[in-house]
Amino acid sequence: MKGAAFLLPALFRILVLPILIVQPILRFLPDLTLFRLVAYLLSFALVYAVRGRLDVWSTSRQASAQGAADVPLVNGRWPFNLDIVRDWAKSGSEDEVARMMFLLGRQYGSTYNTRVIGENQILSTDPKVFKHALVDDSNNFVKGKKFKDRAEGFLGDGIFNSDGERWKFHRTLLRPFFHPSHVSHKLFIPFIQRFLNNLPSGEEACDIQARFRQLALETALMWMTGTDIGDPSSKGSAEWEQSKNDLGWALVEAQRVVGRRVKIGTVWPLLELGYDPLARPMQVIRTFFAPLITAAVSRRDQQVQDSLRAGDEVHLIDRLIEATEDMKLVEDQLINVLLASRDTTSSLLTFCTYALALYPDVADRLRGEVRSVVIGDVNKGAIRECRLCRGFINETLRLFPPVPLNIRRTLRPSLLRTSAAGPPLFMPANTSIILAFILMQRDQAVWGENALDFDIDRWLKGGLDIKESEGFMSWNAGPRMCLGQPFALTLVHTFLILLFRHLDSLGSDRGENESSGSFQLQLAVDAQPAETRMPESWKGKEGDGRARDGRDRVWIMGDVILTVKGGLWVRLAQAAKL
Ligand code: HEM
Repeated sequence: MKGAAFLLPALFRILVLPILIVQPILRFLPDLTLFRLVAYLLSFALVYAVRGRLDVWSTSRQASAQGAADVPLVNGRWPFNLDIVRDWAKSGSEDEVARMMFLLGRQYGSTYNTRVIGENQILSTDPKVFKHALVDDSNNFVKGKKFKDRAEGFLGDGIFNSDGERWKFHRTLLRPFFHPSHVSHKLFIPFIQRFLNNLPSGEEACDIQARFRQLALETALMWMTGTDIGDPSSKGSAEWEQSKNDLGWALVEAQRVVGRRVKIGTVWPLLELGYDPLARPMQVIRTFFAPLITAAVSRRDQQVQDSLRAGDEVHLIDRLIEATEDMKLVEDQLINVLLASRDTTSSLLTFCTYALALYPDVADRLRGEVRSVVIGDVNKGAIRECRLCRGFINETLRLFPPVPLNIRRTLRPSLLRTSAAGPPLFMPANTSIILAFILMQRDQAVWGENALDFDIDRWLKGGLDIKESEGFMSWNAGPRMCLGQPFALTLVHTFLILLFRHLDSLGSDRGENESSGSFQLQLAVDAQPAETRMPESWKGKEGDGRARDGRDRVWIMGDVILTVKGGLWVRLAQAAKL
């Protein structure tokens, strides 16, 4: 049975252990069914409470033996902190989660233990704790067997789903291919151009977030496999064409299933008895990749060697086929890299567009830079010279990190060094920690008083390549830092350059004159589905962590990836001149 390794011991602890404990006491009670039933039910609560107390006591003892302090324990309003579980489950919105963590943080400091239903759950917004977990003690802070168990049907044995030696093997296999020399802006230009040409202009609004998902899928697949899924002239079998159309859905669905298993916890297999919700999405994904893998195998050796000699582009799939005979491994790696790239890149493009629309003065500065620096064809040197654009991308990543939270689990106990004075905090073995990148990167203690302001100049003063120890971890940090950074940065830089050129060309096509301004990206909140508009009450300065204290204009959500609820609706329209 799926998930049995964790489910069966948990069922024993929950259902069988209380009976064993209550049995000797029952002997002294009258032989009434009702009595027995009540005693049995009470024994659940008793066993739970006693185990919880013992656990807290033994953790405290271990902490003081090592000269450390306990991680502050949240005292919820309901028994077993059930109100915290309820709030987590209810808060589908990033702003709600942020608000909840912000309020807890104000009460308990930057690292605290929500300990829900007897299980330690540590949350942190402290960059020193992040560095400890991701860099200094990274071998001890792993993804863990529980996550692997829940994600295996989707991610198999890929880089995202492995730890230790197996992860090292994957990382060594993939790393060379992610080198900047294998990522060229030339690959992206036709896709971005096609994307821009299809955008409406003038009064018509569009959901650009949905379009970015497709752009991110197309560019990732071209880089990985050399296939252009947006090209109507490249046709496969009817089955393959169907899988191509359903691929976006299948990725979202598979992620949703794994996300739900993570939220439900150990008992997830009980909710999937008799059916496998991953079967359909995985069938789509496998049907899509199968002919691409077969084609890569048949051109193995000869073509890759020829291409390398000729200096042509080689795709990730060819490298993988060259490196291993194990086709399941090739498929797993392709799925993992596609997952890693699609939603993150589309999230960054979405929030860059949002920031351009929200801050037209910043957009004007970037546009000026592109006009003066990128003369003629786009090239790597010019991209490097666009320092304002780089500061802008960094600032977008800081305030709107595509991966808002990261989770790790300890193998052994660890002493967390924190930013506060005093002893380290004791983190027990087999305990999860949520690293809230999004809150840390908006924290005034880390980024100063104007932490919530969108200020690209902080990057020009502070250095564009600010390191993770300084409070910027949108790419993760340490040995598991994102491999796809050169890919995503090249794509977004190229997009910004081509976008400004496109806006300029729209202006010249329509003959900009004195009474009308140039074409700009504008937020089209009026086009947004009504139920997904940001609540009016968030617009004021509330100081509770939501909507960046009233600075935002859209409803930001983040289950696994940061997105805009209901899509990001924009217009490419002329700004009225004052
Ligand atoms: C804005 C875009 C992106 C952001 C913000 C981002 C962020 C991240 C983060 C936070 C992680 C760590 C995840 C974890 O620990 O569970 C990660 C890992 C990874 N990313 Fe990205 N990513 C982006 C784009 C990409 C792209 C485009 C690719 C591939 C083309 C990619 C490939 C990977 C891979 C392979 C890993 C796993 C590294 C490992 O476990 O050793 N990423 N990324």
